[in-house]
Amino acid sequence: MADMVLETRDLTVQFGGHVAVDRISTGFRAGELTAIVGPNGAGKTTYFNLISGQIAATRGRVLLEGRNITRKPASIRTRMGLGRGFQLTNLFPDLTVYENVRLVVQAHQRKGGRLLRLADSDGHMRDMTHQALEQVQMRAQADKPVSELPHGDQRKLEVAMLIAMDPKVYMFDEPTAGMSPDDAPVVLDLIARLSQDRSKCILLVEHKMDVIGALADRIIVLHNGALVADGAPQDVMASAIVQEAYMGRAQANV
Ligand SMILES: Nc1ncnc2c1ncn2[C@@H]1O[C@H](COP(=O)(O)OP(=O)(O)OP(=O)(O)O)[C@@H](O)[C@H]1O
Repeated sequence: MADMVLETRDLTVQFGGHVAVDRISTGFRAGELTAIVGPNGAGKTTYFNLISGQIAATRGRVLLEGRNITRKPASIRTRMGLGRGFQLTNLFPDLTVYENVRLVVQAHQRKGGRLLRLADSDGHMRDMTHQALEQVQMRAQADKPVSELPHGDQRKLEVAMLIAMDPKVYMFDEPTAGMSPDDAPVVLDLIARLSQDRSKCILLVEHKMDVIGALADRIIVLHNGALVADGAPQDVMASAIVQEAYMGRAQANV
C-alpha cells in the first residue's frame, strides 16, 4: 500500500485471555480524515495506544511511511511524525500557556537538524508559538499559568501543542470531550482546517455522530477489537453491521 502514510498489519493485543485489538489490517492516506467509531470497549483507544506506542503489540506491525515502527518507543514515533493529542497530564501546570507551547516548538526545531537550526532564532520560535496559540484563539491567555486555565482551555492548549509539532499524522481521541459549547467549535473548526491540508493524515476517535458527519472522509468501525466496517460515512452509517454493532442493536450478524 504505497500511498499509505500509516498502516497497521494484523495488529493485535491480548490482555490475559482478552483480545482487545484483533488483527486490524488497514492503512491511512495523506489528505484523509478517518473517524474510528464503535461501542464502548470496542478497542478504539487501545488501537490508538498501539499505534502511538503507549502499549506493545502482541502480534502484527505498525508502519509509518513504510517504515516498521512496531518496536520503537512512543517518543521516537513522535519524533518521526506521529502526533497524538497531548493528555492533560503532559502539561506543565506551573509554566505559562506560552511556555508550554514554546517547549514543544523548541523540541520540534531541534529535531530538524542543521537547516532548521539556521532559522532557529528566538524570533522565529516566538512567531511559531504565537501562531499555534492563535489557531486555538488563545493569544490572550499566553501569560497565564496553565494551572489557572479552565478545563476547556487546557484541552485547547493540548491541540495548540500538537499543531506546534507539525506532525504527519494527527491522532485525536475525543478532542472535545468535557469542553463547553463555546470551546468545542473552536477545536472542531481547527480540525476541519487541518483536514484541508492534503499532506496531513488525521485519525479521530469520536462518539458524536454530528461531529463525524461534519468532518470525516471515511469511517472505520471496531467491534470486539476487530475492524468490522470501512468506507464513506454515508455508506458505513447506513450499513447493517453499523446499525447492529454501533447502534447497539441485535449483534447476531457481527
Ligand atoms: N491495560 C489493559 N488491561 C486489560 N484490559 C484492557 C486494558 N486496556 C484496555 N483493556 C480492555 O480492552 C477493551 C477495549 O478497551 P478500549 O478502552 O480500547 O475501548 P474503547 O473502544 O476505547 O472504549 P470507550 O469508547 O469506552 O473509550 C476493553 O474491554 C478494556 O477493558
